[in-house]
Amino acid sequence: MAQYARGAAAVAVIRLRNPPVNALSLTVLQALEDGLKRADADPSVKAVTICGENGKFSAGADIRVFSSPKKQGLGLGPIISLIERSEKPVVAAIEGIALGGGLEVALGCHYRIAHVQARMGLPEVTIGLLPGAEGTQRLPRLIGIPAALDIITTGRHVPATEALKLGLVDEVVEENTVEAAIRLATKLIGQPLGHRRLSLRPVPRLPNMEAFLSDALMKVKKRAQGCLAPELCFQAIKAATELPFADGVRKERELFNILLTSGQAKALQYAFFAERAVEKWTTPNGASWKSASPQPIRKAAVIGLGTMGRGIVTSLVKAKIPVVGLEQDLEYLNTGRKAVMLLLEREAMKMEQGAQTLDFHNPARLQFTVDFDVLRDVDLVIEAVFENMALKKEIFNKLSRICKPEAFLCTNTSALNIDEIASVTNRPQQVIGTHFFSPAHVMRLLEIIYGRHTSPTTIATAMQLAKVMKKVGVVVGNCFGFVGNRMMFPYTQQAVFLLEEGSRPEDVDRVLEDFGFKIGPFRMSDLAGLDVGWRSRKDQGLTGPSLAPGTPARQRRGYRYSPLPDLLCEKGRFGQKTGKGWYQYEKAGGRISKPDPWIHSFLSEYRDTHQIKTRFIDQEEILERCLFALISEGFDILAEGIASGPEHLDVIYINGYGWPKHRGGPMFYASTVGLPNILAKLQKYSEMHPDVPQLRPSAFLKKLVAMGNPPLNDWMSYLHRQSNKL
Ligand SMILES: CC(C)(COP(=O)(O)OP(=O)(O)OC[C@H]1O[C@@H](n2cnc3c(N)ncnc32)[C@H](O)[C@@H]1OP(=O)(O)O)[C@@H](O)C(=O)NCCC(=O)NCCSC(=O)CC(=O)CCCCCCCCCCCCC(=O)O
Ligand SMILES: NC(=O)C1=CN([C@@H]2O[C@H](COP(=O)(O)OP(=O)(O)OC[C@H]3O[C@@H](n4cnc5c(N)ncnc54)[C@H](O)[C@@H]3O)[C@@H](O)[C@H]2O)C=CC1
Repeated sequence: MAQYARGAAAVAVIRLRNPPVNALSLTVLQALEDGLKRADADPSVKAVTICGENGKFSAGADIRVFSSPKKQGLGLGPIISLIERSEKPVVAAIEGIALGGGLEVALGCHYRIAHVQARMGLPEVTIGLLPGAEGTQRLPRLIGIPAALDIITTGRHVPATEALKLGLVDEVVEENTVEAAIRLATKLIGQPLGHRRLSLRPVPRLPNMEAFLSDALMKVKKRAQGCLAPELCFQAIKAATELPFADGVRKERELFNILLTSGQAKALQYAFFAERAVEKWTTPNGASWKSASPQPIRKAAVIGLGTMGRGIVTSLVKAKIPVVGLEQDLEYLNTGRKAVMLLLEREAMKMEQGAQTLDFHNPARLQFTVDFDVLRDVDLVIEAVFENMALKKEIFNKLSRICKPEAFLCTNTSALNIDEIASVTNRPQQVIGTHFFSPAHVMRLLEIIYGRHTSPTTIATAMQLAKVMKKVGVVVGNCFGFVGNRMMFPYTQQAVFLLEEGSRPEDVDRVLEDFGFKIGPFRMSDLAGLDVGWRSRKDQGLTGPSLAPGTPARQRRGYRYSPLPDLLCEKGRFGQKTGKGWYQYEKAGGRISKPDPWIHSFLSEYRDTHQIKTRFIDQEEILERCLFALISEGFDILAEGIASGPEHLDVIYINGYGWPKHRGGPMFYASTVGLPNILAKLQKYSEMHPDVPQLRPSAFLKKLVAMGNPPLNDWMSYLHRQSNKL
């Protein structure tokens, strides 16, 4: 609702009220409209202030309304016109946040005052929409095309101080914003308002508008990677440069409706709520976010300052948690320290642009050592040494003796058994997996893996750590590869099998990049280093000296195996780091991949050697085999209780594996393709490749199809239901 009151003798105050973020539901909008009409009708009211309850203006339209049948009634645009047309001055008092429809309401007001800590933005693009309440037409008239394009096509939040410089707000205050707005409203009584009505203003012209717009469109398209909303936001803003206000609004509405029904908006809105849903973690034995409290982390340590450790240290420093970095010897320590300092300097430079500072030269905040004794007083340790169980156990055993009894011990292992690591400690209840993604200071995902003995407090503490590091923590159970890497395995396995059968690395990558992945599986493998998987396969006895003599080249444990990645490693082709992998690069450490004729002839020789008939593989087969195998593994993970819902898998894939957000994550995507279709295709491919168990459809997928293909929200409720049709 919205509360109507008197702020001063002649000023009415309309307070938007819908906790926690004053989202503009149909009820709030109705109350806002009623309040405006009441103020207009009351001759003793000479001015109006609009503000929000609890120090927040508004987070915009209630996102849930977009997928509800009641959306037809969400007529925000006409209410904003009503505000703008008012003959009595209307002042917006912006505290906390004014986002989306919230900012559009403020743009309809004649004046805007913001608290210095407020943030403003039009983030509709991030949920697959555009500012559909005339925001694409008013904002360019207020702050010009370049700034409006930036804000609307990125959806970024603009701090109050920047908003003032842009002219988005008229004043920034440190005091009580509502009182300041009421004072301003009182002063404005009787003054002319015509020039303050944005719909009546022209869009400021640029000398080179056409060239500017065509350049901007190219940039927007490149960033969008298949997501529709940024380009349609652009089209709406372009309309503001070409059409009178009313026609621009019509164009905005037309484009908004295209987005609303595109499917991408649904996927992005699902992703928004999925990210919030995973914060409310539970485990199969009944532990949950509701009853567990996190412990404070006042000081942390990171062991191993390699690829991952240096990023983790950087994230901790950015989160203002004092940290000790530990390495195995002075040489490694120096290399690690330099790498950390370089990352921190870059981060500090970025933060300075947003008027923030990063203090990392103070030894009380960041310390480097080779001495485990320094870790006596830390509250939490994150181990990031080589992926080797014996080494990890040695470290955890040492930590268990040195660290104080309350300290939490975390491992960054990408696949190893958390219980086995915990077994060598005197506190298995305080051992947990914290799986960061590379580069750890950039990637948002933190997969949090509880073991058999991990306590709810430990899980809550790891989740809290994710939050302060501005990461998305997702709690999952313990199994080889956990959720992310376990689902990744069948995906990359199919990609390599496709090479054996006739594809080239660039064909497979192109199909998956066109689907929306930031990077295809072979470019990804070159970036991460082929040697990483090679080492793991050697440890598992799948290749290398421990492989039993006489093992067939393309078979392991009775199933199909491709030695292609091993053969590349044996030739020293580790990817970008050696300048050659699945692609060729300009030099060792180079970043620009080029298809490699050597790989093409190597693949044809390989097929000849193994008598594989090269065949043409179309895009559909590439996409289906890679994605459906990954999805089927996801259903197995759900059935085993490793993750408590499909949202968990989707949040992991979007934030850790470059899955295109506008497709909602693999499980959401599966629901849009239709489970019966996925099942039928997996059955077909599995019949064609009976020696590939990863193509056999998951029993849970089969069950859901037999149960009539229920919607994604209901899947978990079918886990233990009996099905007669199976
Ligand atoms: C606001 C935040 C920055 C806060 O962050 P934080 O403090 O970290 O808290 P959170 O955990 O994120 O959030 C707390 C809690 O609030 C819920 N929530 C947040 N925002 C919203 C929201 N906008 N709607 C609903 N719920 C919200 C969140 O889920 C949490 O709850 P929980 O899930 O239970 O834990 C951050 O939350 C944030 O960034 N929020 C999103 C802000 C945003 O994206 N705003 C834009 C919204 S879209 C919008 O405003 C659209 C418009 O302007 C267009 C209006 C036009 C309408 C006209 C068209 C109507 C359609 C009719 C079609 C007719 C067709 C025809 O005519 O033919
Ligand atoms: N590289 C990646 O993309 C990812 C790796 N991981 C996991 O993170 C862990 C670390 O991986 P990377 O950083 O890639 O390895 P890395 O090889 O780059 O770094 C490991 C570091 O640990 C140090 N180290 C080894 N023994 C030590 C000891 N006894 N005491 C102190 N330091 C010691 C090494 O000197 C080295 O600097 C592994 O478990 C890996 O599986 C997890 C996610 C992604």
